[in-house]
Amino acid sequence: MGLRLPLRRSTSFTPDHPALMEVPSPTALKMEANVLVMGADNVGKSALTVRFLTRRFIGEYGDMEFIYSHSVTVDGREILFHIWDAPNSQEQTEDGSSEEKRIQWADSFVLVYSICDRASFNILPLKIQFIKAAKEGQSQEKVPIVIVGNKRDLHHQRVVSSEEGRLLALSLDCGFYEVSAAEAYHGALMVFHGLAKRIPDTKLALKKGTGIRGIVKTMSAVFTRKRTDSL
Ligand SMILES: Nc1nc2c(ncn2[C@@H]2O[C@H](COP(=O)(O)OP(=O)(O)OP(=O)(O)O)[C@@H](O)[C@H]2O)c(=O)[nH]1
Repeated sequence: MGLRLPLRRSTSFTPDHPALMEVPSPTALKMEANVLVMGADNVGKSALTVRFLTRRFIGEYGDMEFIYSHSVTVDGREILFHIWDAPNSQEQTEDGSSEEKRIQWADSFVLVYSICDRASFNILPLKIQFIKAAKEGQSQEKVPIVIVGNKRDLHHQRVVSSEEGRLLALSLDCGFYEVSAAEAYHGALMVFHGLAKRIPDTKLALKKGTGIRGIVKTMSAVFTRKRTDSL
């Protein structure tokens, strides 16, 4: 079975949310990139994603899986991110997606760990090697990846130092940020801006924006094509 668009929806984050209404004008030309947010369970992947999209932190996110679309303007480029906040799973899930297929879908990656959870940090090198092996075979360009140490507000429970995070990122040629999705919007913004800066123009698809319907159609097209390819 191929890759399918996640269908589950949160009542808290319907497309009516003002932040999700920031969509391209009907005629604007947009660059687009697919971002996969990965990491161990409970590290704050949804909190970070939702913070970036809505500026809000709601505490509990449930067992939800979405692809969100959101524009950022960085260095004069307006990029429409399609952000997949994915569960930590090697297995194929009931909606037919596996981590490998999600990696194929993505152009760029946000790898999240919790500064209070050593195991969530330790799994990152292997995950990043896996991503690089999968993506760098396709092109000689560097894969845009940022590593994020989340839950910075819980400093009394810290078990991974900032230095360790920074060194890991340096050794794997990734960006690095330490943030608290719970405490501030700024950190989440920096993460996605930092990622945008690492994406070369050649990795961005130039698409004609047609509002939220167009985005959904575009994503459906991607998934339909992948599904067909994998049959
Ligand atoms: N103190 C603190 N708690 C956080 C922070 N970010 C997330 N949390 C909490 O950590 C828990 C997990 O957050 P989620 O965003 O659901 O984490 P996730 O990685 O998406 O979790 P999975 O659904 O298991 O993949 C929730 O109780 C959040 O409220 C943070 O920066 N600081």
